Amino acid sequence: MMYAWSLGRFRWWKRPRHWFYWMLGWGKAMKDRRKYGVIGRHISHSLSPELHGIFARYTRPYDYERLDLEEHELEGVIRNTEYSGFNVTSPYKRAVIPFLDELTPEAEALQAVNTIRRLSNGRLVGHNTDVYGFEKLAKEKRIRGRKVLVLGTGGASSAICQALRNLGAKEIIRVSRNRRPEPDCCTYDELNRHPDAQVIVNSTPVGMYPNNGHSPLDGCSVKWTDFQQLETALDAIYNPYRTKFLMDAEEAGAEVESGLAMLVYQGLRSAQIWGEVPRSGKGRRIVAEQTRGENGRKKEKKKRSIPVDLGREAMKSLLRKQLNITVIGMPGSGKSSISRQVAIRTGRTFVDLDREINKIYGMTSGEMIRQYGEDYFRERESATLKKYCRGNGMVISTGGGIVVREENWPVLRENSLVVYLDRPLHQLAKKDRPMTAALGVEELYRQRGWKYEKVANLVISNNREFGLREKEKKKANAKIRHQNYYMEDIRRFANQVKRRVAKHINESINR
Ligand SMILES: Nc1ncnc2c1ncn2[C@@H]1O[C@H](COP(=O)(O)OP(=O)(O)OP(=O)(O)O)[C@@H](O)[C@H]1O
Ligand SMILES: O=C(O)C1=C[C@@H](O)[C@@H](O)[C@H](O)C1
Ligand SMILES: [Mg+2]
Repeated sequence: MMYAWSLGRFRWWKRPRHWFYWMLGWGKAMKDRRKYGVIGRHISHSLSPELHGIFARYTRPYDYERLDLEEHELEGVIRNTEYSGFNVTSPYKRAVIPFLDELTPEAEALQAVNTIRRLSNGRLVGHNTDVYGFEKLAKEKRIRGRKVLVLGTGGASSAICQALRNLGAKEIIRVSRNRRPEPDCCTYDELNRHPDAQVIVNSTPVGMYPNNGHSPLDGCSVKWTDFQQLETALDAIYNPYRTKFLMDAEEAGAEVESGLAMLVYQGLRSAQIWGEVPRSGKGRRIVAEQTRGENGRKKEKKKRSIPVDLGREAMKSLLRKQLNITVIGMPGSGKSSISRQVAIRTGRTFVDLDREINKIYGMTSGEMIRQYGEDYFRERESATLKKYCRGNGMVISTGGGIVVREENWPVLRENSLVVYLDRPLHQLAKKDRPMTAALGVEELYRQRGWKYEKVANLVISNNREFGLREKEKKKANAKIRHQNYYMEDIRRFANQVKRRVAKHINESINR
């Protein structure tokens, strides 16, 4: 109604000239909107499109695509003038060089390009922003004067070694699968010669989505505990957020950091090179947002400045998007019902592992346990967990026994913020829960309680009774009202969970 009124006042049918200019402006805006892409092979793991989507929210809009290419397609895409620039990832950081007109001194020295800019005269310039990205990741870690092992000898490795030199590393040893002539290289079998390493960096793709759950040190004769002076382990992989490599290092007492910061800061520097994001310091662009005025009629312009550390803001946003929210807790503690509401409130996909098992194997968890025994069920439960937890940005409700097998713990944690829904034992739902029936709720908690606490990143108490309004119960239509209140309470609780999760993620980046 209001809309019709404002259009009526504008009398658009009497203003063809406005139409013409509006179309012209719209056309120009579309024409000016530049397009970029990330070039690589098998890059379903890449979060670059999401990352640049976040930058574009703060600056003027630009498009960004994932370009999964075969080697013979490289030249055609790079020469396509529709694209104003590219990011380049594995395995093409060296392969793109012959198609470029110029390299920056850094890219030339490393013989690796991860950013391409098309100048207005059509010339293609190759840059390397990975060095900057890794420097940002490792800046607050103790690198100066340390002995560092870098696993892998590919394109990412050379940028990482350069960054480590810039940060003052005392000695850098590169570790490769095959013997290499360079004196600063060794093979995985020769790692026992370097028990004094203080920092270990993974620059290989081993353990990257969708091949989660592997580490480049798997099957190696040397163990994490053999590195007696180990302080820090860093990974260039960011998907999953916590790789097996990092979780093993953490278990051995090292301080660890995922590759997310490297992705974000190399991407930020690329966007600055393309001119989409202003360089830090002076001249920050103020972004004008068109918003509807409070009365709904008047349009007003709200100004939003680009945050001082856009990289940090982007990391928070990306992590909120990337991580799954995986809910664990005792049988009947409300995992399924509450997780579903959290998924609705956060616009995420909801997965109930018990329901998925039911769909795949054609019987409920309870029926499977009763018919074939607990072990048979746990095998299938672990396989289903692995399948879903490697994805991104879902809400996953698990079965109460998911923590029983320790092999599930790293799977739960690798790409999820694990929330333990803690409900007092006397309030747990007990109907149709075979394990509760067999052992009794106290014994079950004695066996599992500490495991939930160990695996969880965040504990949230579900100790209220949803829907209970004592006064209302006395009234005639109490049942309907109770139902309404139940939904109201559960939605409110889901909102609380959503806020706690966002706060936890922000704090983990700010620390
Ligand atoms: N705070 C609460 N107040 C009232 N009822 C609740 C509350 N939390 C959960 N419930 C109820 O408890 C019952 C069990 O919940 P749900 O099935 O979501 O648990 P679960 O943890 O997924 O169980 P399982 O481990 O068997 O999958 C549901 O009927 C749910 O509505
Ligand atoms: O995963 C990605 O999208 C990327 C990873 C790194 O190789 C970066 O160097 C590249 O620019 C983008
Ligand atoms: Mg459930």
